[in-house]
Amino acid sequence: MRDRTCRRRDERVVWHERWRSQRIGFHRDAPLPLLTSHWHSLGLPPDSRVCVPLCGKSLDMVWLAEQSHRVLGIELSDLAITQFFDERGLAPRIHTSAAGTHYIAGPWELLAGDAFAVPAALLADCAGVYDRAALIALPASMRATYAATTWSRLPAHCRGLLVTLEYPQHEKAGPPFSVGESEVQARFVGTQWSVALLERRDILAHEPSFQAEGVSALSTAVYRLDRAG
Ligand SMILES: C[S@@+](CC[C@H](N)C(=O)[O-])C[C@H]1O[C@@H](n2cnc3c(N)ncnc32)[C@H](O)[C@@H]1O
Repeated sequence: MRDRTCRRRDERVVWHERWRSQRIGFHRDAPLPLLTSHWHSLGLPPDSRVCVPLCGKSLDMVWLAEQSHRVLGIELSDLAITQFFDERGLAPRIHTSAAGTHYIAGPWELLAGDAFAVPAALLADCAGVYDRAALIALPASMRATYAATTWSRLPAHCRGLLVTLEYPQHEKAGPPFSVGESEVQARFVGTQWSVALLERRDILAHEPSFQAEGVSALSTAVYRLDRAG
């Protein structure tokens, strides 16, 4: 238990340091095509709230707001959140709670805090969830904790998309980590989520950094997850 707590603390230090030095190669300057092509199949009502765990300053949150959603992002780094609002020319209202510091402007509420510790009450009105580069950002032991905490606290009938990467893990050290379909099933089925693979794409040709590290195969997959009532 102590080892696991220390590991989580170490991981948090690494992410803060990455934001401080702007080593944020995971950040994309456009919404993810797998999001824009599959989101509407979830059939969520326009004004519904969508949880984006480990959100960084992702432009996917801008796209979700453009679809008339309210967005609850959860992110360790205040710096990431400040950059998100600065880049939109917004001055968020700020307050603190036991969960962390809340930054709120327009359709976005971004919580600077630990997603693993987010209380169920804060997630209670989230009808949707979107995970890109969150599950796969975590080492295996933390992925189990993430599924058993953040995802388990989302309410009944919540539904969303989970985007993963798959590659031979021995060819490269994560993050991002390879998470195959059997692991997705193992993490979520049995914790009241049903899982359906929507699409898998070969993306090696578009990822020169993986090629440069000698990775021989790389796919991305998108799953629909539905929480039982
Ligand atoms: C790989 S990045 C992905 C960010 C975003 N999802 C995207 O697609 O650009 C992972 C993010 O998770 C944040 N993070 C890591 N552990 C976290 C935790 N326990 N709670 C909240 N955020 C966390 C990091 O600071 C980092 O911004």
